[in-house]
Amino acid sequence: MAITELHFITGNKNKLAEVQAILGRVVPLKSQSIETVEIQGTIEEISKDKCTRAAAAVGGPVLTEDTCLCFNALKELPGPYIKWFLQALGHEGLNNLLMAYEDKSAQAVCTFAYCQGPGHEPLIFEGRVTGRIVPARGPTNFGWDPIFEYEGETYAEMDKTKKNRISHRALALDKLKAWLESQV
Ligand SMILES: O=c1nc[nH]c2c1ncn2[C@H]1C[C@H](O)[C@@H](COP(=O)(O)OP(=O)(O)OP(=O)(O)O)O1
Ligand SMILES: [Mg+2]
Repeated sequence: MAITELHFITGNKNKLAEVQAILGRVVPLKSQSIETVEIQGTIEEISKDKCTRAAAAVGGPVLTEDTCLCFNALKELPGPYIKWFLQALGHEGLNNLLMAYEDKSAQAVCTFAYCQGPGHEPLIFEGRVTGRIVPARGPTNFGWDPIFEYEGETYAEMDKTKKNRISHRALALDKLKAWLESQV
């Protein structure tokens, strides 16, 4: 059955703006901010659980998204816990975590989950970009954008249209779009 509207559940305005910019013309987006409990576990377990909770709260089909920032030297931590690490340590503290290591590489991972409604298993669409962690450069309005460098520019320094073309979120949405097209 064709999906004519997506109900995106997020509490993050910047995420919503990017998803709208990337997906806007493909499928209309309705959005709602619902605080869902976020469990610990693998990226896939966390994403599926978040989506299942959102579907239960809404009582219908939902799209959710979970973003991770994985430091390769730290065996992919902070990963899904990046929100709390960023809140506690800030950009400088996150850089300091890597002080003891030569390897500053990191992966930005975006995982969308789509659930048809309560009782249905969520589907997962993941996008991953490898970059490196650097001292903050650029505007500080969106999370860890100033410390994630990709091909010489931090996400924060990058033109918005460029970020939305190459980002972890864009790659994950490419997969979601392909799946949506296959549902027609
Ligand atoms: O492209 C991004 N560039 C920079 N920072 C980003 C990006 N995308 C998410 N972030 C931040 C927001 C939060 O500190 C953490 C992910 O946590 P995460 O749980 O997925 O997001 P959230 O709680 O803000 O919104 P939601 O209601 O959708 O769970 O990384
Ligand atoms: Mg969250």
